[in-house]
Amino acid sequence: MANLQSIMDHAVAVARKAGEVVREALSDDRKVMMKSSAVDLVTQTDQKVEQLIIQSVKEKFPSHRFIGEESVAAGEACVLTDDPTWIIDPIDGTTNFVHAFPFVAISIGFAMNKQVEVGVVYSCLEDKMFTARRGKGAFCNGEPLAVSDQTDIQQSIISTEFGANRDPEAVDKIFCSLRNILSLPVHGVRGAGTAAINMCLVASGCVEGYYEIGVHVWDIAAGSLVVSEAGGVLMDVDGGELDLMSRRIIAANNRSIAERLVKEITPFRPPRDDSPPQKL
Ligand SMILES: O=P(O)(O)O[C@H]1[C@H](O)[C@@H](O)[C@H](O)[C@@H](O)[C@@H]1O
Ligand SMILES: [Mg+2]
Ligand SMILES: [Mg+2]
Repeated sequence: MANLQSIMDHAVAVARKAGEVVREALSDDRKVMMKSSAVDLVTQTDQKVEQLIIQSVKEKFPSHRFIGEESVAAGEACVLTDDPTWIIDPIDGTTNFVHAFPFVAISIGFAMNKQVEVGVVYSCLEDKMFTARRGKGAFCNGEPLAVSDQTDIQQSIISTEFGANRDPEAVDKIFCSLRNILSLPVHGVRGAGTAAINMCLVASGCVEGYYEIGVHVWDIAAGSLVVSEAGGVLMDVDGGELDLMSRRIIAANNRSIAERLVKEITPFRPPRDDSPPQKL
């Protein structure tokens, strides 16, 4: 049986170390490479930070498994089993990092029996360490977090992202949802450029709801626990149960805001994270 406190301590320590690497790299030349498309970016720092985290976890927890964004990009399987699994996004907000736009996170989730038990999101340029353990609350730099108590979507801020999908049909649906939500009207629509930080903003009570279609399990694993432990709710964009592998999420302060978002979102289904790789 894994000791969840030692896992949390290790995740926090390694996230802090990773944050130092990211901050130092901001003053260097950042060589940008492309992954699935011209707007899906990766840098050597993403790869270096993922290796740093995986190596450090392997030394302490040799039997644990990993799902890491850059390892999956390099061809590793993206499968969530019942085994203890670390779900890592070494830099959430790579586009922000490339442009020195100041919201960049290291996101580390730890799951057992397919349930996230520990979530750590380190917003490393703000030096904010968000932590959550199932059943034990959510914190930022040690201070307890609580979602907003707003139930009226017209009095709310909603955050979302456009993601890296430029397929015209998907873009039309993304804009249709955005138009519906803006016109409710809501007080505002925001986007930090990182799914993990958007979710921590919900957990912190300054954003009522966040939704996105196109995210990956490493973007949302840690943040989802931070939101639920701060009192928020998680669901699929069609109102069903959140499926971490489905690449669709609503994270909101309460059910009434989440369900209102469901009514306004035009859903679509990107290929699942755990779908077999496409043959060319
Ligand atoms: O920066 P990465 O880790 O690639 O994650 C981003 C994701 O790729 C985008 O699709 C989302 O819109 C962002 O919110 C993610 O954080
Ligand atoms: Mg990410
Ligand atoms: Mg990333």
